[in-house]
Amino acid sequence: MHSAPETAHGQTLNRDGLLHFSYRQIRGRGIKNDTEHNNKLRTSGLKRRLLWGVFFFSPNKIRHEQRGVNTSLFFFFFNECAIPLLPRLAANRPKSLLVYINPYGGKRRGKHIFEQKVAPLFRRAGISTDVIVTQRANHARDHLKTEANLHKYDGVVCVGGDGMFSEILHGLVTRTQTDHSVDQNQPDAQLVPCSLRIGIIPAGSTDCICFATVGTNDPVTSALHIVVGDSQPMDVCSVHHNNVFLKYSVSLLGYGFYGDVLAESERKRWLGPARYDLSGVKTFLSLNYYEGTVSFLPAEDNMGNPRDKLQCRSGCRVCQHKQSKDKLGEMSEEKEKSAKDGWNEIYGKFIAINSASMSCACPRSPKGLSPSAHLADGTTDLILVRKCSRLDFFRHLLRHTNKAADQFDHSFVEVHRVRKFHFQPTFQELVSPENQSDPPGETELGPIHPPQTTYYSTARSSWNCDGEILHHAAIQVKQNVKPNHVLYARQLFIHSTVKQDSLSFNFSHHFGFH
Ligand SMILES: Nc1ncnc2c1ncn2[C@@H]1O[C@H](COP(=O)(O)OP(=O)(O)OP(=O)(O)O)[C@@H](O)[C@H]1O
Repeated sequence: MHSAPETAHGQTLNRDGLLHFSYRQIRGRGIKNDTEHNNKLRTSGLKRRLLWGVFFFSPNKIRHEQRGVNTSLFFFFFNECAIPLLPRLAANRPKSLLVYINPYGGKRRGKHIFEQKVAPLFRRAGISTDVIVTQRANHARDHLKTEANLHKYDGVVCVGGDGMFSEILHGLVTRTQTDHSVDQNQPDAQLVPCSLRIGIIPAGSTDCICFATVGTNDPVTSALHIVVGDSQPMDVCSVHHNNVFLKYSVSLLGYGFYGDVLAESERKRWLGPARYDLSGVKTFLSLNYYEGTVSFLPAEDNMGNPRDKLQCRSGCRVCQHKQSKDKLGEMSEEKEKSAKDGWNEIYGKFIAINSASMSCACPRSPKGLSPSAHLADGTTDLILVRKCSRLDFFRHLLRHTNKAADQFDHSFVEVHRVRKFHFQPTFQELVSPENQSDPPGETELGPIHPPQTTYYSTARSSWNCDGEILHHAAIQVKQNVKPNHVLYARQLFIHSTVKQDSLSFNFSHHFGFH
């Protein structure tokens, strides 16, 4: 029988002349006691195979798996390509991870997803894990804040949805600031970037953060990004109310429509993911508007525009530009001070006030709320939807599902790329006697508002902060100058319509970010 010719390193060439690697060769099992030979194999061409294995087979091939096609081909390539890993990647790939599983997120399949799809990959890649299945809401956040021995780990993995991710983000960011004596209540405080990366294994209802950063909601794809140590820096917004820190946000801050949908959906949590559809319809039918003043500090011109066609993806030029600026220290305090004069103020009746720090894409809205928002440029896209007819608002919402249409192209919608913004509802919140002495807190950062009157509002919404409700309507939001935490993720924009030239799988970019 004709046998395939062998190369100098013992690989065989198949009929097409392409290199063919057998499982036995790569693992070195068929070549007993020949470590020199195995070392040669590891250093020759493995980089190419890894690129193939990770990027060619994810996420497109993984979608086949969801349709029930056998996954053996995928695992074959994982074995062949990702193990053994390249020396260059070895420095960045994690060896030890702390995993939090929310057993109640989404369809309550978090534990199953981790055990069946993710743990076997981690085992094969030689990654050790400490797994904590949460017992209550905020369990992961509190554990990270106080107890977790973070020195033991290379990263934290969140198995759950956006709410669970937000818990972990808060735990990690708060812990880092406490360790570095940074006062989070100071709106002007410079946050210290976290030293650990966060990996997201999607197991929630919407999994918007995972979709917007990786390009698909698939646990195996996310696990692979974690295994190879791929990373993506992200902006973190700080949200304050009168000099009191409320929350961090990395995706959507929405007052009005999206706040109301969330509040309604929380009351229907027993319905599972379907609660969002039902609450959306109900909120749309009752369509409220809210009066108030939005003031904002626009981003510099070179930060791009929310309406340009440039999408943020691997190697994004706008984000890179921003980071190199930070590294050079060009965003000096003087510039910040002079920027204070550039505040704009808009008073109006709004159906929705949204701030998108990333595209906020999800399977239902593949473009997201702000298709060209950037992941790590230190800005957020402020979208103001003024009072309009139900039909007009419906048209606007419909455009989120349509890839071609520009959802900002309506007379009642305006969008600004900003560094900071404040919202002051026209009807003030009731201020309790003990809070009356609170300093106003606005003078440092922006325009001074008239003295606050204290009476209840009849038309008052709440903020949807990355899927969590904020009960204060008046807030001050600041995008932090440095990208604040790093995800185990890389954008693989599969639904992109713009030129492919920036879709470079550049492994060195973002590595060694810290
Ligand atoms: N053991 C637990 N019991 C109850 N709630 C929990 C537990 N662990 C975490 N939580 C809370 O559950 C909430 C929702 O979790 P998660 O985000 O994972 O799912 P989801 O809301 O269905 O998905 P998404 O946020 O993507 O829509 C989070 O706010 C989290 O704080």
